Amino acid sequence: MSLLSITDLHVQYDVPDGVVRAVDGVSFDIEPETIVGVLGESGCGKSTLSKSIVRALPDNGAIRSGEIRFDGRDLSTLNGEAVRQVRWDRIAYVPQSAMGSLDPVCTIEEQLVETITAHRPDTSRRECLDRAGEVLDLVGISPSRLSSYPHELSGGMRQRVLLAMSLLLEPDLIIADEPTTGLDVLIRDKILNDIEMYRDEFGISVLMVSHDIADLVETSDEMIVMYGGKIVEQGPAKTLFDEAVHPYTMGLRGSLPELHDDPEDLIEMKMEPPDLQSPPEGCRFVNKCPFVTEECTVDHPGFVEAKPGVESACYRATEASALREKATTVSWKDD
Ligand SMILES: Nc1ncnc2c1ncn2[C@@H]1O[C@H](COP(=O)(O)OP(=O)(O)OP(=O)(O)O)[C@@H](O)[C@H]1O
Repeated sequence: MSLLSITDLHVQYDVPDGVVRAVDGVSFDIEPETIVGVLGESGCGKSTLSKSIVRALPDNGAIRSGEIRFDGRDLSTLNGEAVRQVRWDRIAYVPQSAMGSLDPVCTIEEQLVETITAHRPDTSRRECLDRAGEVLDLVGISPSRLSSYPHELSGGMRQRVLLAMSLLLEPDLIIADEPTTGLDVLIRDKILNDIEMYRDEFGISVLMVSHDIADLVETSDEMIVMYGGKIVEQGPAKTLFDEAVHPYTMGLRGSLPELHDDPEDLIEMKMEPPDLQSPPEGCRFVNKCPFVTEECTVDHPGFVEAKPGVESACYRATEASALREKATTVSWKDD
């Protein structure tokens, strides 16, 4: 049985002149001991999706329909107290900004101990301190840092403290939103290794959100590619990277400079997401796709399994290998 199963999830934000359809009919499963990467450019709905799972949406955001099934319960319908029990204990959420998520006036020790006692009030102070030191040690930070305040740590250390915090209660699932963004390459590698360790040594599944295809492919077992609030492609991460079926995934891969010796082969995509208040008719990617056909303008395509285990929402999925050949010779800009 899947650890988490999301079915036809719709999440919207109310804004003064309408609604933003940030997550629009998303379905996927997370299996135990699996790292699932969620890939997409800024504004495609990745954070909204992860916040919906732990019910941490801002006040103007709401789950309009769909199911988020975890351990036999639909998280989308749980009340506040029931959600609090699941959050941290079973599903830990590591938000995007480490500085904004740590309390600047409390030491790391106070924050780690408080997280434990809020969920396990019977834990003794000694046990809390031992566990706090243990999780810091696991992410490569000396337990002597327990007495530090967040501003006394580097950005990379703060991010690792948050990841350590997510381990405190031994959850089944960790959701990490852009855990490596803005960090130097050594810290990034350390964090990606740690995420693999969570899966391999503790059997924890991880939903890792990123706009960086290289980070996700290095670490993830499965990958979900989002564009304009929808999943456009999902499947084994390495297969999607090497043999992308959806043109958007092809474009993301093709825009990685490190993969191309010849700059002529680089794909330059105009990085501007569609307006999710009035998304395009038809496929969400229609205005950017160089391979667009008449039917792409009418309806968003359903998923087809163009290769084993890969589901792609593209009318031209069966032509993917021919399109990949042409990908560097066509224009990816929509202006
Ligand atoms: N509180 C909000 N009110 C209105 N619209 C919002 C709100 N939060 C996000 N949005 C909109 O919802 C859409 C999805 O945003 P979301 O933050 O989920 O995307 P993302 O892929 O995580 O991007 P980023 O990495 O930049 O956060 C965007 O159009 C965004 O402008």
